[in-house]
Amino acid sequence: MSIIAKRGVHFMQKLNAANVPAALLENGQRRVIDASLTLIRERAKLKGELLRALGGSVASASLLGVPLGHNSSFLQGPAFAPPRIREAIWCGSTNSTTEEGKELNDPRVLTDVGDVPIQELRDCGVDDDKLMHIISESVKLVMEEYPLRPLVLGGDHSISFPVVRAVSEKLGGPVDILHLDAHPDIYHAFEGNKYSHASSFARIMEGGYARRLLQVGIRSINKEGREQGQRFGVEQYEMRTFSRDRQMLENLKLGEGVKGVYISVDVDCLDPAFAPGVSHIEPGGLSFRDVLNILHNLQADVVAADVVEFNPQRDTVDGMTAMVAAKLADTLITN
Ligand SMILES: NC(=[NH2+])NCCC[C@H](N)C(=O)O
Ligand SMILES: [Mn+2]
Ligand SMILES: [Mn+2]
Repeated sequence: MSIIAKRGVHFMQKLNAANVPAALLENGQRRVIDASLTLIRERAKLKGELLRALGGSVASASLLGVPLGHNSSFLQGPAFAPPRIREAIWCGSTNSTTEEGKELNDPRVLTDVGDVPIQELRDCGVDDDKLMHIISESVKLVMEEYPLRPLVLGGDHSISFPVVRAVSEKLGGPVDILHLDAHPDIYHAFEGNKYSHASSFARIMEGGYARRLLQVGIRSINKEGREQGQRFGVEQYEMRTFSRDRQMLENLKLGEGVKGVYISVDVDCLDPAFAPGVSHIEPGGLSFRDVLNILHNLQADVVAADVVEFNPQRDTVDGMTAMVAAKLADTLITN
């Protein structure tokens, strides 16, 4: 658990012991939540105004960090990922032009509205129901500023539920989802937690926020994962048949007849040889080039995306997985 969160838990325990009036806490939390959303709103509004003044952009990725790790079933290091990913995106060792020729320094290609202050909100005793609502509202604030499209930096995979919910609600209907992961993350409530990072796609499918869900890279799945996949009609592509499925997966066309396509990339979809800085190491994964082939060749109107489960506390000393997460984020800029 993060230092701030630990302090928050102790703080709340002391408050409860002192019988502080509930109304005092609720009013204070409401002020902090409003202030948190105001900062996201004003940042998004400024970036949107600048892009509309510049002209020439119909879709522009905008980074939104969600430093949340407490819904992880094993390690909580993903809470520290967003600043490490930004550091790698702008690292002087790399090139600000992507291999597809996107110029990251052009605000019409990439902007940034900062982080949702997750740990600070938890320090004020804000519970997960409210926290997930704040994440959804933050995503909607970005989408309200045309031509911004959210490119969300996790955080553990639990954040994909409130993000996809927001995207679907804002667009007025379901999307198609391309989900790259070693895990299906579709347990009903993993370890009894409905917001678990291993249950986010159960919440998404229950909510009707996705028409199609294609899961690629799967190699850690059990009976419940398969049964839940069948229950929701999930198209699960496991690594054990990737050599057979590769041709189709590297030429996907998604989103016809729905509001758009959402891409969720769990960094552990990659083989640990390419991305050791994750909490759940599962050998036999995708190569980085496999992922680039799938994303570069995808025919879709990508309305939003996320990169999740990078754990800086497990990375190599030279920050290799931070750079992998950064390049994944760059590749998800599809405008
Ligand atoms: N988003 C993730 N990394 N999920 C990991 C889930 C791990 C869990 N033990 C499982 O059986 O699937
Ligand atoms: Mn995973
Ligand atoms: Mn996952």
